[in-house]
Amino acid sequence: MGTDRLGHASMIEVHHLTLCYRDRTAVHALSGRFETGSHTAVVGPNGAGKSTLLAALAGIKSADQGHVHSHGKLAFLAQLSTLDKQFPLMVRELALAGAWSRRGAWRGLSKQDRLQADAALERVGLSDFANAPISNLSGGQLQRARFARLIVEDADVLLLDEPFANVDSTTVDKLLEVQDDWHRQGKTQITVLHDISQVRAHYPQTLLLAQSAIAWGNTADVLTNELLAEANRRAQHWRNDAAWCEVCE
Ligand SMILES: Nc1ncnc2c1ncn2[C@@H]1O[C@H](COP(=O)(O)OP(=O)(O)OP(=O)(O)O)[C@@H](O)[C@H]1O
Repeated sequence: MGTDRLGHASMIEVHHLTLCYRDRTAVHALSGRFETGSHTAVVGPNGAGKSTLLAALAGIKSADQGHVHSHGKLAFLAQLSTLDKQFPLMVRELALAGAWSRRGAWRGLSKQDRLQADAALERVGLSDFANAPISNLSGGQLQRARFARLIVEDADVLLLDEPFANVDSTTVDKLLEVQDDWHRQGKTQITVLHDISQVRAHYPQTLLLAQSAIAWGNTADVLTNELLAEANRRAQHWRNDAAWCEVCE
């Protein structure tokens, strides 16, 4: 098992992982490893099981068969659409929530935590909004604030579900820079994405998923026209033929 620059192992391994919703197969018999410091995009057609896989890696959804082993502290960024913007919270408090996650809610916040939250808001270009309620933010600004929270949380493994959906290109560029920082720091990142050209440009590893792995490895080897077409063929098959996995039946 590899370690990061500080000697920490922060990898996730899945072994024969199958995930179901009643009789519907979402992920079938997936095996492989997200190595320490890897920066992996998870791509595939709609309904391929990407969000379900991330939920299982985050420990939110349990395995119907097989297992997930993780090492290191995890942080999970759910899709933006799952967040209630009307929740009464200031932008700085949202960033500071990363310190609660890191240290536990029973410990008080320190001056250092507040400085880190302000530095994180500056990193994502949101300093001017620190004292605004999150309900005042646009979708892209809210995503910047959620990244600030992740910066403060400082987890070893980051799981991000479609972080750039409905986010403009300026914000995407800023958040990709933050992901590059995390990559340089040796964090392990697993990101669900739809934009194949973005994946080719920024993510060294890719898991191409269509219920099971079509391919998993270096992005250039995985994102070939042939393998992408195979993923789409697989999607056509499961749309015609709902349940086929013996575990989920
Ligand atoms: N809560 C749920 N209850 C029942 N079925 C679900 C649930 N969530 C997802 N599914 C089903 O599981 C399969 C995988 O869904 P999932 O959301 O993981 O796919 P995805 O690859 O993330 O798709 P997309 O690209 O459209 O976001 C789909 O067939 C979907 O209909």
